[in-house]
Amino acid sequence: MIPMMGMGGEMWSKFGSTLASIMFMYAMFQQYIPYTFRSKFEKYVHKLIGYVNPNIQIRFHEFVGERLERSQAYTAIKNYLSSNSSKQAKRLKADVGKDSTNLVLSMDDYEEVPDEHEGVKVLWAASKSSPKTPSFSLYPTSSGDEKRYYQLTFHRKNRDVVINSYLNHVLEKGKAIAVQNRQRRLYTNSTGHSYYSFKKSNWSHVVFDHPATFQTLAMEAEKKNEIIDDLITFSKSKDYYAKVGKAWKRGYLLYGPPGTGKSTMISAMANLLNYDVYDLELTAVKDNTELRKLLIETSSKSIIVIEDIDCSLDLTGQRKKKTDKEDEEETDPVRKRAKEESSIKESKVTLSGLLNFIDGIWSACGGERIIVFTTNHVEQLDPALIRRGRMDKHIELSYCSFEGFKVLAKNYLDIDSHELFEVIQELLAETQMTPADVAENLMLTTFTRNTDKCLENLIQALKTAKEEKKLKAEEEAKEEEKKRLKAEEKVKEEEHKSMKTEEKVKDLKVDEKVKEDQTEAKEDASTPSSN
Ligand SMILES: Nc1ncnc2c1ncn2[C@@H]1O[C@H](COP(=O)(O)OP(=O)(O)OP(=O)(O)O)[C@@H](O)[C@H]1O
Repeated sequence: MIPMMGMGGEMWSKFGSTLASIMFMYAMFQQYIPYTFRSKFEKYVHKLIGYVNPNIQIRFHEFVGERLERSQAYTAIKNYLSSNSSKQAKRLKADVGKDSTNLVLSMDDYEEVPDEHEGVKVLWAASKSSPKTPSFSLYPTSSGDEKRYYQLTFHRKNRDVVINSYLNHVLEKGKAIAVQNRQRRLYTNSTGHSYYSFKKSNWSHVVFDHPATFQTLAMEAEKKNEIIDDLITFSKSKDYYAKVGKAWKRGYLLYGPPGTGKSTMISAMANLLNYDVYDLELTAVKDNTELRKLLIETSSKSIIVIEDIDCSLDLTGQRKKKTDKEDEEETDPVRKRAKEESSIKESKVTLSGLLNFIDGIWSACGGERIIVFTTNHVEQLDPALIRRGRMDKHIELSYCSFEGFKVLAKNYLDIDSHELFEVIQELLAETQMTPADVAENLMLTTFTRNTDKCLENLIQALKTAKEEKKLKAEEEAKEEEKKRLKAEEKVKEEEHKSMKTEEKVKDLKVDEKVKEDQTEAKEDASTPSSN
């Protein structure tokens, strides 16, 4: 044991002294050899290694260009590697996701993670380089001088696969993860307008955090699935749009009475596709140029919404004011003032400006976009505005069906069936109640603490609505009857009038005939007989 230990000790001491000599020589080399010579030496050593090393390395630096902007490739790689890193790397860095509270994990400096693509194995390493000319400072050097990069190593025989396929795969996946991780935004165009003039309209945003999904949307399953399919197909059709030479955008027209879920559907769309929402208030846009500017500022993967399009524009291109009567009825002084103010502003956004907004050349810039118009009065819209090709899909949102009700019952009361469902089904078929009103009755409140009470309330509301509908129908029938009688009277009057006129004409004709006969008789009497 002792000689063995002695041998081991001797070996270790030799190894230690060799290591110390190498380190000493390297320190001397760093300290006394001039930088230019050192860098040349390093270059040749690298070249030499290159001849014998079968591997290829690619570096992706964190900051690139003269202005040292953050490299998009670096960020995409970081995102791509985050899931691999969290499973395989031993040392991780945690970062707060952009604009959000979630943590993004990435591998720490000098960590390595392997990856595989189409059977090709690669190795990623996170590294950093210090400045080449050491700066002497009394203070600790700031980490800002260090340049971080990812280094990809792979065998030279796999060059084609890595360069032509793997890198694209990494960048696309990384970008998709970034979209997934980002906090979505709801933009609105607000103006800092003064009393007499418009100022520039700019986008401002808040975090978009609406919980609506297609699952919670009260609508027939078939219709819902059709819309979901349409949206997903659109979002995956980059290559198709490029192939047919069309801008990657799609227009949706949502129409139906108030409270049928048009706004809710927009939120569900945004949540499904993970898009931002731009809520465009046309009445706050000064003119067509500003409209264009706002559009250019929107990002890709976004839904641009113009709600109540019929109230924003009329066919001559002028913004519509609500009726004067509505203005008169406004009693709230603040809102009245706001309305007066808006009527001072001259509208200059025109229908053609809006059409350009939808299909102008610049509307194709910057990736996929969905444009949504909503209206309560589809029949009032200019056909040019909503023709297919501009508004590709027209979706009617209507009164609550039984299928829609079942979705709401599941959402609000967490039930799939109940003995009162049958009555509700019958009543829904006989009435026109919006999903908003149905939902209102299904809300658990301090007054309606349990499921039975909620459903009973809904039945009561439906019965009232049915009664109102009946009364309305009766009134309408009466009104119709009145109109019919009036029309009949008018016809009779007309007939009477025309009969009288005919009689008069007849009398006149008779008079004329009598006169003619009398004149003839006179003439006959005055003419001497030839005999
Ligand atoms: N189809 C629906 N599915 C689920 N909830 C709905 C539906 N329709 C309406 N609601 C409920 O009613 C509320 C109002 O609906 P929403 O604002 O989406 O209607 P709208 O059609 O956009 O109305 P408006 O034309 O007045 O803007 C929503 O917050 C939601 O709770």
